[in-house]
Amino acid sequence: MITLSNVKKVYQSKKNSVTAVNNINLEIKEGEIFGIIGYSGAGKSSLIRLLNGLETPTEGKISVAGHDITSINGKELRDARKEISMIFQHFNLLWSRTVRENIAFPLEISKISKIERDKRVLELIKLVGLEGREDAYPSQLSGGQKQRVGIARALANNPKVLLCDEATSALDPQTTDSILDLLVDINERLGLTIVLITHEMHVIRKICHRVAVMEEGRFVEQGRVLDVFKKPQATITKRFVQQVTEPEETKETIQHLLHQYPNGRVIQLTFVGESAEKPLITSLIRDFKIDVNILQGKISQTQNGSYGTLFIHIDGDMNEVNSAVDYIKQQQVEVEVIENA
Ligand SMILES: Nc1ncnc2c1ncn2[C@@H]1O[C@H](COP(=O)(O)OP(=O)(O)OP(=O)(O)O)[C@@H](O)[C@H]1O
Repeated sequence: MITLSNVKKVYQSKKNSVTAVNNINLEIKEGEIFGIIGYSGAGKSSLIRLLNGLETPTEGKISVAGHDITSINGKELRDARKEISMIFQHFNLLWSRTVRENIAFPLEISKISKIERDKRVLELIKLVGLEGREDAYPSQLSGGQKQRVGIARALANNPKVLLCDEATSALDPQTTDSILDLLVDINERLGLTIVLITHEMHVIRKICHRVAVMEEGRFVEQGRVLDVFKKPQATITKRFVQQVTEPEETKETIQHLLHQYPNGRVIQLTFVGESAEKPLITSLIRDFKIDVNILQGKISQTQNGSYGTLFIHIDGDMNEVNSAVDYIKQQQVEVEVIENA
């Protein structure tokens, strides 16, 4: 659905040049939700603007929904853009138009008849859950409702690709989750391909199938979300993964717990995919003569399966403790002994 080959974007000014996107290769399949994460200045906005032809690459080729974005212009590019829609952090709504009129706007531009327009607008209002708010103005809506209008408007012309530019960054956590749920719903119902850029790993964890991590214009890592969570390679990726798995205070808490449990072993278990659902702790207690205390843990859900960490304290005869650790290691669970007593 989307292919980028050796794409580079250099902004040239009289004084200097900035390479915002540097040799990016990417393939996104139809129906995928693909996330690009990076800190401010990594080049994410430049990359997403290249995807809908708002910027032209300095080098390389870009194909989106069967259109060679790099070689078309004029009417051909305008037609291609109907299939590549976008939603924004600050919604970009027309403030003097009602919800209904905002959603109808792209249909008017496409010269769709009034009867057809009204029918389509109704469908879209239902799809994004804005029934009853048709005649409200953007200023009368909450942030989440504004983004729902943005999404409905973006879907008006039945696009094949939806680009999301920090679409939830201006929203509170609960509203963020409801918008992310809506995007998954749309992806599943319409088979829409979604590309999103964000600086929040929570967004990636919750809805993306695959992710690319961007730093200084390059992709430093890409893969299935669960695989990236399991074994983040680059330092920046490890930092992003920690945003959602290990709260800042975890390490402090564990240090504190080590003092509280001077005997036995404190162990960090990392569960991925199916292993997260297995009743490991039950087996440990049942099959070994040991005491098991659960100290702290968190299991999160990604689109490819669950992921989590659990800190446990095992105490008892050291031979038995060691056998238990060996047993855990055979269970497709990553094991790290935090401290030997
Ligand atoms: N139109 C432009 N002209 C010159 N330099 C630009 C332009 N747009 C972006 N840049 C530069 O390109 C680099 C990447 O910026 P970009 O906005 O793509 O990153 P980003 O990851 O989206 O960050 P942010 O989330 O802060 O927008 C930055 O150094 C930025 O200053």
